[in-house]
Amino acid sequence: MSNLPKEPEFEQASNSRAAQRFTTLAPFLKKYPEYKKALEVVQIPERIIQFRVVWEDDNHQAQVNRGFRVQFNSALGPYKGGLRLHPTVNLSVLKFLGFEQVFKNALTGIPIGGGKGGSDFDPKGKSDAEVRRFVKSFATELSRHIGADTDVPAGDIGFSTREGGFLFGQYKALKNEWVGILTGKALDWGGSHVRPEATGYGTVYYVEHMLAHAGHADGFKGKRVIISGSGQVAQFAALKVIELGGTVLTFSDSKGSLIATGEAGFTKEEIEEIYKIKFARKELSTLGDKGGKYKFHGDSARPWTLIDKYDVALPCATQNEMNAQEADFAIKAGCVAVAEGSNMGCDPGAIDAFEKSRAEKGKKGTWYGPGKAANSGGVAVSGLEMQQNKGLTQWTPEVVDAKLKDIMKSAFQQCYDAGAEFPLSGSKEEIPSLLVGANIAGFRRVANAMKDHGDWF
Ligand SMILES: NC(=O)C1=CN([C@@H]2O[C@H](COP(=O)(O)OP(=O)(O)OC[C@H]3O[C@@H](n4cnc5c(N)ncnc54)[C@H](O)[C@@H]3O)[C@@H](O)[C@H]2O)C=CC1
Ligand SMILES: O=C(O)CCC(=O)C(=O)O
Repeated sequence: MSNLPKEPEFEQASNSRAAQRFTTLAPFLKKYPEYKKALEVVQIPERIIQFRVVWEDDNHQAQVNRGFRVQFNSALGPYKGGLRLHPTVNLSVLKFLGFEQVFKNALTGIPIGGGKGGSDFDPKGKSDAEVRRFVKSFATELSRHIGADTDVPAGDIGFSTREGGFLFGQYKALKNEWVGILTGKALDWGGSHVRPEATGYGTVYYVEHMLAHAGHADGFKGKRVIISGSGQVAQFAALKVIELGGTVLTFSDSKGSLIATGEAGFTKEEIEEIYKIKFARKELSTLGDKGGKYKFHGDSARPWTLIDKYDVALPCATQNEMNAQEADFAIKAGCVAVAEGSNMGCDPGAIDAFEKSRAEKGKKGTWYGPGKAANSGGVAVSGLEMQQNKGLTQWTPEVVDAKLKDIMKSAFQQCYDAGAEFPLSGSKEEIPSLLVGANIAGFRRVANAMKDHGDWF
């Protein structure tokens, strides 16, 4: 019996207590039982920093929030992972995100460890000045714990280049040094080309490999694609889908889903409008229905069951945004591939439904691409940004995009190959599960480095 407080999101990600879900690493641990000790050790973060953030609102009143940084694992390199600003942020959420980040970062092949941080501060409805004052106060404490070779944060929900600028400026003022302590910086002050695009683009590149293995050599051409979310990841995934010949039929936010009523789907220009709305911290519904071209489904409706026939589903908003019923609907709608742009976008019931469909129907089942591999393009380009900062250089967009494509290909191949070593139980064909593969490939690399460092024996 554990004496720890309940941490539902972290328990879901680590499977530490939900023994019945402890399935993905089980065949690997059966073959290599010595790694059981590594699994026990790796589940405990190396360090958790928790702090108070006091800031002044526009009415000159003091406001207070909680700030966090979970420095989960530094076996492969400095802690690396985003900062989330959202009222739902708590230690369980950040531990789950940090845990996933450790293995995701391992799959990129770049020497970076894993961490995550943020605050329960809600940027919605705040003025620019309030956000600036909050971030500067947050950065004042965080600056003691980060550094270019120690811990390098980036953005996540509610934290973009704009917020990063305030954090970077405060760090620079306090430490009197200009170093790469943050990624996702603007191009003029040390950022990398393709970093804002990288998570969305990378997810789509990953899905191209899934589609090719599922027998769709034409990739996204003519594919109907459902996307949730309307932030950075969703927008750039959508733009890449359109560029590759697919049609984007939906976006969403916490208030509901916006559906394109015609066959043409959203255009690039309309995605630009969505960018402006979200940058102004407004809701998606303010886009309007464009004379009947769109229909907004309110009451927090999610997009997965609002369209009868589609080929690809990309959860790009937040965790647990697709459940078993929605997954069954997607399978019946003919969905070939589901890939998580968001972290832990599918809940355990949804994953079971997809994996079962693969085990039963083989190649023709619905392929599931786990976030720790499918959305690893963002942190991968962050790693490339760190490399550019160290070399005082900036590569062209073409160079960065080519590297991103290679990294996503390698991430897919690692998942496929490790999955093939331990095929889905009950499958007629030898079907590699990308989830099993991602977990094994990421875990093995981190565990081996930890063993070298004497962290387990
Ligand atoms: N930004 C990055 O480079 C990376 C982000 N991710 C993940 O992608 C997801 C989206 O992140 P970003 O696009 O960067 O953030 P963002 O802040 O730009 O966008 C988040 C979107 O999710 C929506 N959203 C938030 N809570 C929601 C809810 N409960 N229901 C429906 N929609 C909701 C928001 O309205 C917004 O459209 C997150 O899960 C994040 O952890 C993963 C890898 C890297
Ligand atoms: O770019 C980074 O460092 C982190 C991106 C991130 O937060 C994620 O992969 O979930």
